[in-house]
Amino acid sequence: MLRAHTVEQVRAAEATLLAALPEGALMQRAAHGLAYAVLDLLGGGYGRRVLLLVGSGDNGGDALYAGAVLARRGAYVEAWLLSDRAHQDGVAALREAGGRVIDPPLVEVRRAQRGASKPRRDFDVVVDGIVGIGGRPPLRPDAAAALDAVAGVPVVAVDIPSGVDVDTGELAGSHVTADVTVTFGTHKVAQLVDPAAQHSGVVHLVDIGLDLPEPALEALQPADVAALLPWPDPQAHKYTRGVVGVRAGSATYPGAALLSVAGADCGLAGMVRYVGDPAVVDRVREAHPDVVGDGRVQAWVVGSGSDSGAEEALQAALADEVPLVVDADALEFADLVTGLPAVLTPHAGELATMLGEDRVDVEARPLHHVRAAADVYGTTVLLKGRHSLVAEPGRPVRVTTTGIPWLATAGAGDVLGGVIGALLAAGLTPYDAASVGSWLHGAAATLASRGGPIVATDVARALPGVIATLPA
Ligand SMILES: NC(=O)C1=CN([C@@H]2O[C@H](COP(=O)(O)OP(=O)(O)OC[C@H]3O[C@@H](n4cnc5c(N)ncnc54)[C@H](O)[C@@H]3O)[C@@H](O)[C@H]2O)[C@@H](O)CC1
Ligand SMILES: [K+]
Repeated sequence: MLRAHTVEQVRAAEATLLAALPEGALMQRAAHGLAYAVLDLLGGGYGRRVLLLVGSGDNGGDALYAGAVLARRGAYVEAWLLSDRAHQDGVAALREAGGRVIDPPLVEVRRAQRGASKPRRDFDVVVDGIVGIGGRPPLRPDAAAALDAVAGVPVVAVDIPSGVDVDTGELAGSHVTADVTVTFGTHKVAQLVDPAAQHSGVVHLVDIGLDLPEPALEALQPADVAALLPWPDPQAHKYTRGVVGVRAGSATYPGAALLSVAGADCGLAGMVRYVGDPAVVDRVREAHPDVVGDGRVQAWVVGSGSDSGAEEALQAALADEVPLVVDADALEFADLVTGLPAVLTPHAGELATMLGEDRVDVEARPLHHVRAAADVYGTTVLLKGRHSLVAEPGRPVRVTTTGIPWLATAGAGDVLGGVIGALLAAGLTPYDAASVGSWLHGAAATLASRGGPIVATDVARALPGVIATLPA
C-alpha cells in the first residue's frame, strides 16, 4: 500500500526520531536520498550543472547538503538563496564542497523581472528547495520570479513542489511544476491528489526511518488489489461467488445497460442479472448470453441511463436490502441510501449538484468535497476523475493512480459501476469494492490502450486480462 500522511503526522513522527538520532542525521538521510535521485536523473555528477533554489527553511537545507554531495561528485553546483536566512550549515557545507552561492539574489531576480537576461537554460537541472512541508501557498513573488528565470530547465522538487497546499492538493497561485519530486519518510497528500498531483512529476520516496500512524490517504498497489480480490475457492459455485443485479439503461439509453452489464459481467461475480425495459433485455441477452433475469442478488447496480425511471429502479433495488452502486441518473435520489452500505459514483459535475456546490470548486478541491459527501451521505463516495478518490467516514481516502487520459470516454463510467457491483456481490465492503473496482478499471484501460485510443467496451474486455496479471 502506498500511504500519504499529513504535515502534522510527519512532524510528530520526525520529532520522535529527531530525539533519538544525533543532530543533523535526519537531514543527512534526506539530502543523500535527494542527491542520489538527482544523480540518477542526470546519469552521473561529473560535468553536470545544477542550480539550487534555496528558501529559508530545512527544505532549503536539504537542497544545500544534497548540492554538496553533487559538487563532490564533480557537478557544478550553484545555489540561489531566496532568503538571507538560508540554512547556514548547509551553505557552509556547499561552499566547502566547491559549490557556489549567488549573492545577492535580488540582483538576479530584478534582472529576470526586467527581462534583461536570457532564461537560465544553461543548467541541466533545478533543485527546488524553496519550501517543503513548512510552506504556505502560494509562492512569494521573489520565489515565483526566480522560477520564471529558470523556465524550461527540468525541476527536481525537494519533498513537495513548492507552493502547492501539502495537505489538500489544492493550488492557490504560483507554484513549482516538478519533473521529479523526491519526498521523505512518506508520501504527502498533494503528490497523489489533483490538481497538485499533476505538478509533482514522478515521485521518489526516500525512507528516513519514520514510524507513522494510519495515513490520511492511501493508494492500492497490485499486491493489495490481489489480496482483496474474490478469488474463487475450489468448492465455489456460481451462488457462493455472488450474484450481481443491474438496473440500468432504458429505451432511450440502451447502451448504458449494455456497458453496465459488460462491467458487471467481468467474471468477478458468479452470475449477473439484468432487469429493465423488455426491448433492452433482449439486446443485453444477445450481447451477454450468460446474463439472466430478475431474482435474488447480493448487490445492485442502479442508475446509468435509467433516465426518468431512475427513482423507481433505485426503490426496487433498495427493497432487497443489499449493498448497491448508485450511479448517474440515480444520484439525484442519493439521499435514499443515506447511511446504507452503498457506493455513490459521481463525477465532479454530479457531485457539485449533489452538494449544491460549483463544479469548478469541486475540481479545485476534490479531496475536500469527496470527504464532505461521504459525511453528508454517511456512505462510500467515489469521485471520478484523473485520480479518482474513494471516501468513507473514518477511513483514509483511497486514491486511484491507475488509468490514462484515453479513459475519458463515453460509457467508461457505466463499466466501472458494473465492476464495483460485481465486487460488492462477491462480498467486498463498499470501500474495498469501490477502490479495487476503480483500480482494475484504470489498469484495464491502460492494458487495452497500448498507447492508443480506447472505447468503453475495450475497458470491459480487458478486465479479465488485468486480473490474470495480478500476483495471486
Ligand atoms: N524536520 C526534519 O527533521 C526534517 C525535515 N526535512 C525537510 O524540512 C522541510 C521542512 O522544513 P521547515 O519546517 O524548515 O519548513 P520549509 O523549509 O518547508 O519552509 C519554511 C520556511 O519557508 C518560508 N515560507 C513559507 N511559505 C513561503 C512561501 N509561500 N514562499 C516563500 N517562502 C515561504 C517560511 O518563512 C519558513 O522560513 C521538509 O519539507 C523537508 O524537506 C528533511 O530534512 C528531513 C528531516
Ligand atoms: K520544495
